[in-house]
Amino acid sequence: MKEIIIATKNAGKAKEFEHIFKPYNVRVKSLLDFEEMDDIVEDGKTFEENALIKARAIASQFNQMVLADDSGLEVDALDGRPGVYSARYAGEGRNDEDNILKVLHELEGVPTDERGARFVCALAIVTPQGDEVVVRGTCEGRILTECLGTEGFGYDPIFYLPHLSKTMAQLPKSEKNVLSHRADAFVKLQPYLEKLL
Ligand SMILES: O=P(O)(O)OP(=O)(O)OP(=O)(O)OC[C@H]1O[C@@H](n2cnc3c(O)ncnc32)[C@H](O)[C@@H]1O
Ligand SMILES: [Mg+2]
Repeated sequence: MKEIIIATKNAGKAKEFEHIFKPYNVRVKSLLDFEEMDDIVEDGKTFEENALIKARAIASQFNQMVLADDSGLEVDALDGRPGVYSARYAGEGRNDEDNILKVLHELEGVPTDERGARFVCALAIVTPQGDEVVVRGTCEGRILTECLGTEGFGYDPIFYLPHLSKTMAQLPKSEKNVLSHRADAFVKLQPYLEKLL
């Protein structure tokens, strides 16, 4: 069976990719399956740059196809922040809850119709032969004033999908995985993936 390594230490992402790859006959591993992987410095200016940095770093250590995901939240009223800094918005070593509280604090007093936001996901594939592909997916929504729901991870509890009247954290993973930024990016990756697998 073919194997793909997802260059992530994020358990939420790893789980979503396991689900997304179900229709493929591929064994999916993440960096959580390997002990003591060094942290990769994500110093790109865009999601695409960071996804490629992560995919190349891991591809150089394993002789296997690698997929990396760099994602985050862009809030219109915050000029697109936290953007590529989404994982460390409240500071290095802080958690999802701290990041959420910082966004909510910065949006205090901002009316509903000005709370537009989107999730962005760049997916990069790097193969041992040196093939590289990178694509971007997005998902539009709005930032609530408090958390709702317990599914998903990261900023999901404050990310509201007006057409569903639910937050991303109120969706079962089967639903999130067809409409999320990650799902949108994955659809764009599929033609390449089918050639490479
Ligand atoms: O770099 P890796 O090891 O993949 O893991 P990470 O958590 O650091 O991932 P990123 O650098 O891509 O940062 C992504 C940030 O955006 C958040 N995020 C990404 N996808 C999300 C999703 O589907 N729902 C909610 N938040 C998400 C996530 O919680 C992080 O704070
Ligand atoms: Mg990261």
